[in-house]
Amino acid sequence: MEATALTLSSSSAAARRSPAKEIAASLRLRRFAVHAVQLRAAQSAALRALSAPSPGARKRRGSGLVVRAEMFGQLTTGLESAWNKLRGVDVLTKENIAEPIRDIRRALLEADVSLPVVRRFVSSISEKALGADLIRGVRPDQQLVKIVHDELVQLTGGEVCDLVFAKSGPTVILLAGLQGVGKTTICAKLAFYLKKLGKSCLLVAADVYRPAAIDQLTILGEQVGVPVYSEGTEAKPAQITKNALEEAKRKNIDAIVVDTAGRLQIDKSMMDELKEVKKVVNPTEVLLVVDAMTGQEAAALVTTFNIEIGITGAILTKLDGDSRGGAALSVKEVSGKPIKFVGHGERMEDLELFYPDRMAQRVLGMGDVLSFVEKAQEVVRQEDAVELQKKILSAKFDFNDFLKQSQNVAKMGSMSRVIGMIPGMNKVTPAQIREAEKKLAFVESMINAMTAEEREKPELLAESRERRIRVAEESGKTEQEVQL
Ligand SMILES: Nc1nc2c(ncn2[C@@H]2O[C@H](COP(=O)(O)OP(=O)(O)OP(=O)(O)O)[C@@H](O)[C@H]2O)c(=O)[nH]1
Repeated sequence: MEATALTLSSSSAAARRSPAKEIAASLRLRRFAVHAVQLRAAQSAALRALSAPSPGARKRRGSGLVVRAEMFGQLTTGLESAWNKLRGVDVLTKENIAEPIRDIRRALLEADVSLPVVRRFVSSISEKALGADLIRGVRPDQQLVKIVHDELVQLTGGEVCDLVFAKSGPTVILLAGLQGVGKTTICAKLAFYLKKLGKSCLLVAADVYRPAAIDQLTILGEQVGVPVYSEGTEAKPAQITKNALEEAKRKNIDAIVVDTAGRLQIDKSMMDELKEVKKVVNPTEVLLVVDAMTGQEAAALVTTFNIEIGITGAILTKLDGDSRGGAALSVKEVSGKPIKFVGHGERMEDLELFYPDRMAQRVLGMGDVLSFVEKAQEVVRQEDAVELQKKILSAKFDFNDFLKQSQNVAKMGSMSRVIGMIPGMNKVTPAQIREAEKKLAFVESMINAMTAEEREKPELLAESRERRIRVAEESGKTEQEVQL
């Protein structure tokens, strides 16, 4: 934004009196108006970008390989066809949302989201799309994107759900799950995660049926630099875990992570064994490890385990594979239990907390543009924009309008953040942004020192030296800086 000293006259009335300096001052205020319009145009460009296909989506269409590699890729593409059907539509109506809603429904079912979840989801977004709480100033297709985004976040639990730690003594994290879902790998990944939090940890080899599982845990433990407690294959899992907990207490270890045996499918002996371990060590967390590739089946498993043994959450593994997203979207809604972590690769660092909002953004493929729209929605009112445009065109843009516009922009965050969110504005240097912020604050402080009348009629300051001196004094500036 270009620098200027305070510009105190704008109207055609000022121009009619026609001293050369008043005309110059009028031109400077117009320049502010132009800046406001340019900023508005940049906002609109970002809003338009919302419904343009994301680079990721373009890539997906161009390459079958990328489709397979990118989680949620198919779902994202399916949803895009819903937004595209609303292009050129002025308002969302029962009639014009019917087809996009069908697309959304189909995309979710193809992603293997469970049918009752899809039904509830679709009914909720239809209701919201037609509801009164739509925010004006954003196009109908963009409104639908926002509604779907918010609903996805809701569906997957709303908030990130971190590990809970015991108030005293070692935290016990008991892992359960079917065979081959990635339990042993998750044990080591959790140990790695805990280490990063600065917590000491002990891994417990309680899968006594598969000797290779103990070896695997020992190797992974070495890899992450965490000790492994094992009693071989002869002892009972509940006894091993109890002894491991005693050892952790003796050594002041913060947490133990217990690897248990999996089965090909749910069976009574597995459940009994888990119940026994649970009874003996009273774990802080009982986490069910599920394979994301099993889609909605994962959600059903979480429900069953929760009913049978009582769990605190789920860990989804193999999200780097050809998962279609059904598990991630169904688990919380079906079972009532949150997804706490997701595993997305075989390396120890491929484990992260599950963030519903990040996942929703990833599904929609909209990234920062979506957050920009959210911010813009908060502050930009369509009527204000039209009103502003009219004022500028009729040369009645006064200091109140200027202040309102700059405050609207300020509500969206620091100028560097706002500029960073606008596509194509990345060439503005931090020094230029700092300079613009300084100059804006400079002008605002002078406007704040004006009376309501002076703000509306800048020519009053043009006519009166006393007024200029007062504004200069009250805003801590010199008369020179306030000069016309
Ligand atoms: N691509 C990918 N592979 C994974 C992930 N997590 C685990 N694996 C792999 O899945 C396979 C099975 O993992 P394990 O940790 O042995 O599974 P488990 O549940 O302990 O298996 P059982 O001990 O037989 O019950 C291994 O080859 C892991 O490397 C993941 O997030 N992504």
